Amino acid sequence: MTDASHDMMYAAATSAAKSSRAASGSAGREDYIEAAWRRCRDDYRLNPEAPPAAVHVGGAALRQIREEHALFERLGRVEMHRLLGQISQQVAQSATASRYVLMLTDADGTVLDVFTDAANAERARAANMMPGYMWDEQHAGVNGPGTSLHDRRSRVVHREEHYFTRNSRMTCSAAPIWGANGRLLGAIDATCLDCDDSRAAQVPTIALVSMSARIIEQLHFTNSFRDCMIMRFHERPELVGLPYDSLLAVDSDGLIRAVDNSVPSMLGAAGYNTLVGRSVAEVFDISLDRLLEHAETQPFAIWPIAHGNDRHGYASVWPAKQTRARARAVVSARNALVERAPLRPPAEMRQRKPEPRELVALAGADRAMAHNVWRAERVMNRDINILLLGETGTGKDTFARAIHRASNRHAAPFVAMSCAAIPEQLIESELFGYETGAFTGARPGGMRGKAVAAHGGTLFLDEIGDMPLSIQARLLRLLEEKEIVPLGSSTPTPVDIKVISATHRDLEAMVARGEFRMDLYYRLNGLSLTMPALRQRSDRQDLIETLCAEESEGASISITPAAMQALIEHDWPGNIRELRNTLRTALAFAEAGRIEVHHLPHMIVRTMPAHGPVPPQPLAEEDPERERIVAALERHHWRIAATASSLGISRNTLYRKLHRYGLMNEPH
Ligand SMILES: Nc1ncnc2c1ncn2[C@@H]1O[C@H](COP(=O)(O)OP(=O)(O)OP(=O)(O)O)[C@@H](O)[C@H]1O
Repeated sequence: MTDASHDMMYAAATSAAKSSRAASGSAGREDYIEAAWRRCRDDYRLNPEAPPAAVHVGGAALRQIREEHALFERLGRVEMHRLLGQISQQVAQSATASRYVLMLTDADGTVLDVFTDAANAERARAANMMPGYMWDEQHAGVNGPGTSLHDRRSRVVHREEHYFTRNSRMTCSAAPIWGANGRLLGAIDATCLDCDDSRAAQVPTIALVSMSARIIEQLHFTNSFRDCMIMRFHERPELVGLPYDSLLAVDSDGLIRAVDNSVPSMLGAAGYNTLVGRSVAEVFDISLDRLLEHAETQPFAIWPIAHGNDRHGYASVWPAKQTRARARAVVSARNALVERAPLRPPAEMRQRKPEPRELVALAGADRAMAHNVWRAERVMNRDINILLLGETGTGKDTFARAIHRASNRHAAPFVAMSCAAIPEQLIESELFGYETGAFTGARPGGMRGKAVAAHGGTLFLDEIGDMPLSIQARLLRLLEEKEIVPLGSSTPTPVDIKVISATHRDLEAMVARGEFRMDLYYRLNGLSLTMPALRQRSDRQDLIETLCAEESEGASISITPAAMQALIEHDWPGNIRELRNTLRTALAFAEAGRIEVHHLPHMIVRTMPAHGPVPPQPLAEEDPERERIVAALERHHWRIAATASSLGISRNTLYRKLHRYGLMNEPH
């Protein structure tokens, strides 16, 4: 969203909030606080002076809840970054600016994510503003997110209006967030810890929070129905495409699959059920063919449309990924390109079969990797871009190549480009190509860019976080319109590519700092997969053995238990790449096909427990390995298989260690 449109929405939201306050007066505002207090006292039997202990849902449940809300949380986090910046600007003159903590909760009031400055983190933790804590009224009394979720409305809860005295220095501004077809997703809340300002001073904050809620709703909707056309509608043309319009997802048969929260009132419909499942032609005065034509030829253009009893408004339509129109466009684009340039891959490549097993093999026996493979397989043959995240050396490049080889694009080229390795001024010409004479020093005859070279196949943009801002808009156009305009040319060339990008950087934080375009981030991030660091993989021993076999090129090699333990316990900042290099070097020194501790680099041996890997005597209680094992046992409820796997050791090794550390008789 541009700054100008944001300012416009902000002004409208502020004036709406002010006029509703003027209309209801302070008595209206107190009504909802009064009602909430009554609920806490009479229904939930809470005592303001003696609050019950704060409730946390527990690690396993939190993980599951977060998994279920992954898209919501991801979108919420980006918006919270932006919102905190907005609030800071808004209240910059006031000392309270630096005291805000933002929370995203699910519909039950469970905190999914918290965002604040480092200076507030400790206080937020002390106030239980942490993922997993429950802020619904029943557990936390009257409070911003809890009361907002109960009332299904934006709510301010100012200082002593909180039910529990421990919260009486806070001021919360919270708004509910709605998903498709009337499903409540959760709430977003901005809490000022230690608020000195008046209640009236919260008007700008609640306006900003409500707007953020709406932005998350719209992003969630468009991300959830990528296989549908998204129709945007408002009675006023200047508001189509901004967070005030209403969204409908229309499938390729013209049926309304979903509507957002504002649609029923905007269309004067009785409810979601009266719209969902109906043909778009019954609700609006437009045929499916005409809608498809708009999507194909004029996406984003705004045109007048009639609905219901001669009511009028304005609409625009975003194309779906898989509409028939889109499919036609891609096929004709591909044909046009094939005619223009000899881009067909060599015959032997076309005959090659996809290699799904290679992708599966990368998971080894690690659950997180297996989940990555499972998710990648689900999207690899769809028009969904994939973003690979992870530390250096975790295998992003390897994974991208394996996806390509397993996909139905395997016969066409896989073209990789590292945005970090190419000087900034050359990235544009490398990617988009250029015509003869496009710039001084350009090759006669021009150059075909990487995007065209990848036609029909996969373009891998490594280190995408290093893509200069100045080129990001052109890349976005390539992704949206599937065509490129080489430098020095005015003729667009259609391309059919799947884009996989990768980075070790925190792209969301870069978006928040304005260093990476948000729209491009969402385009690239159709599905994001995080490669686990080597130290997090539960199959370290297997991986070590596999890499050792690969590096020894079939020769029979063994690793002594002490050397294996050192390899398993090292924390591998360079991940699989560092491990591979270490094994390669160790193999060069190994005698009689045995890798021993003294063949390993000093750094790795130094990180081994001082007592050595297999000490003969029971060890002291404070031994760090013992503590690590106890912590893992507790985390896995003393389940031996799960604990052993989380530590990257076999069950037998774990039993030996339990025995050695005198842990065999611990209570279950
Ligand atoms: N799952 C895996 N199993 C075995 N070896 C792997 C696996 N993934 C990666 N490797 C090996 O690890 C090394 C580093 O992999 P890769 O270059 O793909 O990492 P990367 O995350 O792209 O690194 P960078 O971020 O530095 O570009 C390579 O030698 C690769 O063969």
